[in-house]
Amino acid sequence: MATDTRIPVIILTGFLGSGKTTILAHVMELIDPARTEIIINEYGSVGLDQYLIQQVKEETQVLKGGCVCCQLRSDLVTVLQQVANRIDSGERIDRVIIETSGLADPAPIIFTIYTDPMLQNRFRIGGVITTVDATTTHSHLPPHPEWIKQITSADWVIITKKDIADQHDAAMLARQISSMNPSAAIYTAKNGHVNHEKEFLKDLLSLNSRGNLVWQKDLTSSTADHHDSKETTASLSLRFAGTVNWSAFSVWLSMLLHAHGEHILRIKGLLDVGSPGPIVLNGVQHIVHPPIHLSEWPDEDTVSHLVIIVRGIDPDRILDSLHIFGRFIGAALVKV
Ligand SMILES: Nc1nc2c(ncn2[C@@H]2O[C@H](COP(=O)(O)OP(=O)(O)OP(=O)(O)O)[C@@H](O)[C@H]2O)c(=O)[nH]1
Repeated sequence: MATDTRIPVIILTGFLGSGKTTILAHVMELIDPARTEIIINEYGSVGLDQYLIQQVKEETQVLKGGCVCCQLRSDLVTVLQQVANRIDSGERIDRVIIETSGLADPAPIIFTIYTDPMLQNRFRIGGVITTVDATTTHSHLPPHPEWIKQITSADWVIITKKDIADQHDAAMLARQISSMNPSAAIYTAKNGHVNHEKEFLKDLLSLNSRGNLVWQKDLTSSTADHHDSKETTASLSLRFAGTVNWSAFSVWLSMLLHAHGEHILRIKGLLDVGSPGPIVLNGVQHIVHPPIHLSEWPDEDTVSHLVIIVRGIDPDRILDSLHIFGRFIGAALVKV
């Protein structure tokens, strides 16, 4: 039997804030980063995930301001074509990992790779990994449509944040996932580390994709825009000129989440609080993860930036509340 020499593309998906970047950073520590091409897709117009990956791999491709499964699909084709050209010029690339935005449907990405005349000869699907957050899942009933698509497309599901989740909820979630997608292998992660890590990596990097039947069936019907939630999703990208008063900002954030928590799907940002390095802020629905203080800024852009993704609420309401709080927060707000 002839060996398939096409480069495997692994799709890493999962709802907003479910832990994709965290898992990717750990996986990159365990595999050869130089031979792994990473493409990160961010829904917001400001990309932040690459800063976290930078510690394990300096060069990553970032596609921002939409999803690679619809608005940015042609950009994905261009980036993969460039990867193929680099391989033709002698560069050794063993695999591509695409971290999708949290609102992506993996099926159209698979469809693109298998139907684009150039890509189909150079790349194959190595599998779909879906991260599912054990701490927030029960809070979105009925579930977000993207969440269902991501789970049913998966070859591997990683239930994340088991270290801080209610264990009963996590066990119920595992049963729910198995009934939604019986062919997926289910792993869990604590503090961003996958359990049975060696087995997981061996499976992930094996030459053959696990070949999930659900996404193969979906390939024929995946060209339409997938954002079919009844409520509008919007992304706000903000910058603050000057130093942010962290205490006042935290009060504003707590009040915001208290009032509109279920509409705030994701908040992340780098904030200048007057120290040499920024604070990395990470909020997922009503939960704000412990902020991390970096010792220095990841690049020359040292202005605070914040991305807020909302569903079912007018983003101007958030802007209004920020303006009201502005004089306490200290820094001037600039909408990108
Ligand atoms: N305690 C705990 N926190 C986690 C775990 N995995 C991720 N987190 C935290 O959850 C937050 C979001 O994680 P990310 O890896 O940025 O999630 P993401 O899916 O890449 O987010 P988006 O790209 O915005 O969709 C961060 O504050 C992480 O530190 C875990 O297993 N345990």
